[in-house]
Amino acid sequence: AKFFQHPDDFSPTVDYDFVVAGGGTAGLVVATRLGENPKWKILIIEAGPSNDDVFATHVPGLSPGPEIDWNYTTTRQAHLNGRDMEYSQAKILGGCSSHNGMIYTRGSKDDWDRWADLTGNEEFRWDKILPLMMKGERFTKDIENQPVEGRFDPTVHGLHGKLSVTVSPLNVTNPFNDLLLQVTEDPGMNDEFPFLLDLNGGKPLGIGWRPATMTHNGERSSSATAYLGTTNDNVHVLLNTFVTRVLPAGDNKTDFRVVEFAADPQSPRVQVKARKEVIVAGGVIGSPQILLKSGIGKREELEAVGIKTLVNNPAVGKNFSDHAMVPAEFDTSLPTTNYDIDAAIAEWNKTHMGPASHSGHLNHVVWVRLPKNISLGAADPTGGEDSPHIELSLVSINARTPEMIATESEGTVLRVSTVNLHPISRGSITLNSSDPFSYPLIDVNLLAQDLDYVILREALRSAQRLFSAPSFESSVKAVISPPANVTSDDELDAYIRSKVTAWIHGVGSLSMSPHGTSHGAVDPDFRVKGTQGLRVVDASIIPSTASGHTQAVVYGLAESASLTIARLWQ
Ligand SMILES: Cc1cc2nc3c(=O)[nH]c(=O)nc-3n(C[C@H](O)[C@H](O)[C@H](O)COP(=O)(O)OP(=O)(O)OC[C@H]3O[C@@H](n4cnc5c(N)ncnc54)[C@H](O)[C@@H]3O)c2cc1C
Repeated sequence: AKFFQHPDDFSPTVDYDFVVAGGGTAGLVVATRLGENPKWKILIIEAGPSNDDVFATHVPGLSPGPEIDWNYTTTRQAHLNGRDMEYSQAKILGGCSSHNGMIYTRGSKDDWDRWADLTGNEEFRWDKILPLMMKGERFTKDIENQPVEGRFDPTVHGLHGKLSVTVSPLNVTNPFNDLLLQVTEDPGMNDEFPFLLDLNGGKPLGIGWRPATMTHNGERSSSATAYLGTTNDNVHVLLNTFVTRVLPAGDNKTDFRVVEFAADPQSPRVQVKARKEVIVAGGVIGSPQILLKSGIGKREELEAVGIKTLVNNPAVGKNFSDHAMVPAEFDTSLPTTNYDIDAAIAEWNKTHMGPASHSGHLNHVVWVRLPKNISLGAADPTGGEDSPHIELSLVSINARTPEMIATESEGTVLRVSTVNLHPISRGSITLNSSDPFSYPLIDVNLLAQDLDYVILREALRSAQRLFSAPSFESSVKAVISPPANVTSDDELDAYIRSKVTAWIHGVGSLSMSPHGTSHGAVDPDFRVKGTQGLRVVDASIIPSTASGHTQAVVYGLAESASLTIARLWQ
């Protein structure tokens, strides 16, 4: 690709066929795939800088910081005693794929089949999307060059695609990892915690090895490194540039083929026209923001902030949802997962090996479906019986901090995120100003529905069952939080309310719905309803959260969208 660092340096010598607003996870997949047609000229406009110069984006063990983040905060949450929370979103080439936790999970067959039903997009059926996800994937040996037998099912992975995916290395020595696998063979535990050979085969239930988007050379693989990095000079990237709006291209007020941008609020606004289409890929916050500021949204709400309505669509910015996460802590005698970060970086610099060369030191993911005897009091929120209600995400083992509730133990602390994978509460992205640079109001609206409490309560109870398994008898001694005396539904609910946060896997703010329906923002072909020349391709179009982490879902839908768009213009 050819890069421009700033709008002042941008002197286009070509007419662009496609302009992609947002060079994130999905945006770079679409731009790369469309750019495979050498006749098409693509321009990507990204608000953040290049990933190349940000060291932490390359090292799996490091977390890039606030300097490459939008650093959003949610509104005060109505059901969380008015508490607000941070809402991270990456502002860098590659988007969240350049800074995320790298876990690669595709969701379940049930999820994709349900999304096909809800959206009217038949390409989302599992049997169609799985081959596309495999096509995009370059599955490799782990960083120790060990064979992956027993940790992966090669039949559901692609070997020749772009995005490198590998599995946690064997030589991660914390004894926790072996104990967790032993649980799957403990008497009485197998129903809830069976061993799962591959987390990405479509039926994600049980304990399996964690896949990560990284190369076997110990480097992060992102849409920037794996996709954009393979493009030719027909793909141009304008960095450090904010898309302020999309605009009608001429007299037709619903033909949005013009993109307006600027470096910052003081700089002049510049426009570029796409010969074929504009593809908005600003992510679950950025994309509805761009549409709303362009006058595409609910008329009353736009007019209230002084924006002229060009397309009245009340669904824009609504239906936003995210996984709800509640932390749990256990008192354990196991060694910590901490390491000397300076020494680890020095080792990574020399060999790309050592503790900084992988993204976590607890090697597995745990997905649980609630037993049938648990009364949900509402319709099952999952897509079907082969999908989990909850994830128990194994975070770390750390030394105790002085503030921790005193117990007799001097042990370490096992931290687990207990997650409701299918919340039914819905929030919104709305505007409180017509200033294109002002942040939107982000209301994730956690715990608006009773069912979301039920699932989180059961998630905490499931974690307690897991760490009471015979295999953990001598190493996990007690719960720290929620404290052992917090057991009734009411007590657990109070704990949940005080601790819950969004897991930052947001979806749905520009939800896809079938042609001719008014409850969605985009049609099954990704076109913004009521417009021409304007599509959205990113996490915002997914109607509901996935049975797992979100990036593989976004890679899959972006591969699918690329084919749809290319076919229409071929
Ligand atoms: C901290 C964190 C950790 C995560 N960990 C994991 C994980 O381990 N596994 C997993 O599967 N998922 C994870 N996720 C979620 C996952 O990474 C995202 O759901 C997914 O990458 C979103 O892709 P996207 O294309 O929708 O948006 P993004 O990747 O966010 O891309 C949007 C891009 O658009 C740009 N943009 C936005 N507005 C504008 C504008 N007006 N002008 C120009 N550019 C703009 C942004 O800067 C960004 O680069 C994590 C997310 C976060 C925040």
